[in-house]
Amino acid sequence: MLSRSVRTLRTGSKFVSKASVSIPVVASIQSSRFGVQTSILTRGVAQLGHFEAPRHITNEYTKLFTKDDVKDWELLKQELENFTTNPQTVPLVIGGKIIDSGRETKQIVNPANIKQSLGTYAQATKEDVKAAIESSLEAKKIWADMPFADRSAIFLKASELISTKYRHKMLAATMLGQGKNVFQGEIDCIGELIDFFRFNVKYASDLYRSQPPESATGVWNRTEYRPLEGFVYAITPFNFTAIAGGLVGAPALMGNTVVWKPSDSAILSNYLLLQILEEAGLPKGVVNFVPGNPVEVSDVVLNDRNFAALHFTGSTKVFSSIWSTIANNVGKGVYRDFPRIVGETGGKNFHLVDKSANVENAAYNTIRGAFEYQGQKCSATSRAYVSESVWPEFKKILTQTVDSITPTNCTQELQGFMGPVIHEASFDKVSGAIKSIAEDPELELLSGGKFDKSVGYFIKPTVVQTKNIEHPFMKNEFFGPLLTVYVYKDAEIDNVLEKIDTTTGYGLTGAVFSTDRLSIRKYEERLRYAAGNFYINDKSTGAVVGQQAFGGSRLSGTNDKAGSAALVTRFVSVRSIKENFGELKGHLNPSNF
Ligand SMILES: NC(=O)c1ccc[n+]([C@@H]2O[C@H](COP(=O)([O-])OP(=O)(O)OC[C@H]3O[C@@H](n4cnc5c(N)ncnc54)[C@H](O)[C@@H]3O)[C@@H](O)[C@H]2O)c1
Ligand SMILES: N[C@@H](CCC=O)C(=O)O
Repeated sequence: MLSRSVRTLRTGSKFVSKASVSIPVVASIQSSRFGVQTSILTRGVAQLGHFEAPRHITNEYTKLFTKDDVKDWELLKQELENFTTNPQTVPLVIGGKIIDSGRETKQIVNPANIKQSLGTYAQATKEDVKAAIESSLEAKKIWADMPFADRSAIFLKASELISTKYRHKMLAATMLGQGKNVFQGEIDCIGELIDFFRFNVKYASDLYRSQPPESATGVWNRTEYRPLEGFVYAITPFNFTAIAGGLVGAPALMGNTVVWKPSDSAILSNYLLLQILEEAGLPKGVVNFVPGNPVEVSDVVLNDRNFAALHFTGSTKVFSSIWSTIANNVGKGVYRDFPRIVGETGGKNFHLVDKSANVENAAYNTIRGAFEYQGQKCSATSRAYVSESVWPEFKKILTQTVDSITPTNCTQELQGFMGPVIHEASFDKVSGAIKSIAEDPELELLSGGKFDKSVGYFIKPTVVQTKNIEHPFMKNEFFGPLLTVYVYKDAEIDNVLEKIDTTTGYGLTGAVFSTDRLSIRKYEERLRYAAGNFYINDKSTGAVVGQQAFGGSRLSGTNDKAGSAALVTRFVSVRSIKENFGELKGHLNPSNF
């Protein structure tokens, strides 16, 4: 009976396409009670088809910027020039309203050239944050009721805009504001950002299609994927424009509205991203942009009854402190719901290179894993365990190559391999660790060790060897271009596996390099919980949306896997609906004869 067409007539109710059911809906007629803001929907929302995500969703291509890509280099140079000659005034954006005066401002700094100001950005006051929450709640009234196809179309349109019209501008903003080279920019603010937007549409579409497998005769069971009640708070890191897009975009796609506190060190690209989303049709108030003092902004948000979820990426320390504030507030009955907490945090990611490894492959992957992105990837390789049998050859490639790398301003020396670290605090942390090497008898500097912040926050890629497998350098995240190596005796491999697993509290990424299948099997088993992303004969970095869902457990976060179907489920609250077409004629059951 359920294969028959169904005609629904619902007067006075909102029709919300939060879930597509597998039964063809011939007609849905309804009126709605939306207020002024929702006037576009006052004639009701018909569901006249079962819309699937476009079939062609696949990874965005990467422009390689080879020396033959003359036109792309030209366009990029123009955009870099535009930003450097036209300092930006980045406002707060609350309910679609631009607030760019009467607020304290801060400078947007180019980490490769700290005397160059790229503009200023406004700092939200507590009142602004309250207004952002109110706007989110107001916008939710239309956004949550907007059909999935329309919400999706906005993110697909934004993807297209980033891929074409804004590609070079987005690259320039990310390179200047976050110290990246063009290739790092392509992977981040173009490829991964677009992939998050497009693949989330596919994942959401698949989720909505997921309906109860059974309905008893005369009954229709349905599953509705409701947005969370209240608003979502997105706190985003500096190091990936894509991550900011994912943290804001995933909850919004699922019908939630968002208060977004961007990182102070990614303002240029993050504001451009918001502008692109608006151009793509994002209604006012769906995302409210409130840069500001993180503690003050969070204090207002986390004490609001309507706070429904945290979507965070950043350091373990900050995440832990926010978690404990939320837990405390749950205890005090501050919230309507138990807030969802989704957070991806730090890593201390390993490479294991065994005696059977292809040494050249292992060494070059280690260099890329440790020093691309200036080591400022949560997945960056920062500890390596290398067999004594292959160490001489491995060390030669590693040190000779690393010696040849000089970090540079990649917005001027456009072909540069490495840029600066992000800010003075990061520079001081990493350079402080490097300074300590000379006084530590358990450490030996093999390469690099130089740093200079007179022009930009430049740190030479640095390799240090330790004799202590549990040295703090094998344990703590520095989030910079610093790799520590421990050389092990082949007979010691079981102990090495044990130490890889237990030395640090993190569990984000790791890689093993071996050509021996039995050994690979053993590593995979023994290191099951040491990494949420485990690589075999590949570097510990570079997960691709739709290919390797990303995230780790232990101190590395909630492992909800950005870039996967699992993530979107965290921003919905499922409602089960049972409709009975039968009618009772009495209260007795057959056994009551
Ligand atoms: N696991 C992942 O997927 C992933 C990805 C990228 C970065 N990271 C991690 O992020 C860190 C680097 O990024 P970062 O320097 O931007 O991290 P961070 O923790 O310093 O800052 C992250 C965000 O939190 C905000 N913040 C800082 N203190 C706060 C507080 N007390 N309350 C509320 N918000 C606060 C910041 O302003 C920023 O927006 C590294 O630890 C890295 O491993 C993890
Ligand atoms: N997803 C990226 C990490 C981004 C975090 O900083 C990778 O796998 O390298």
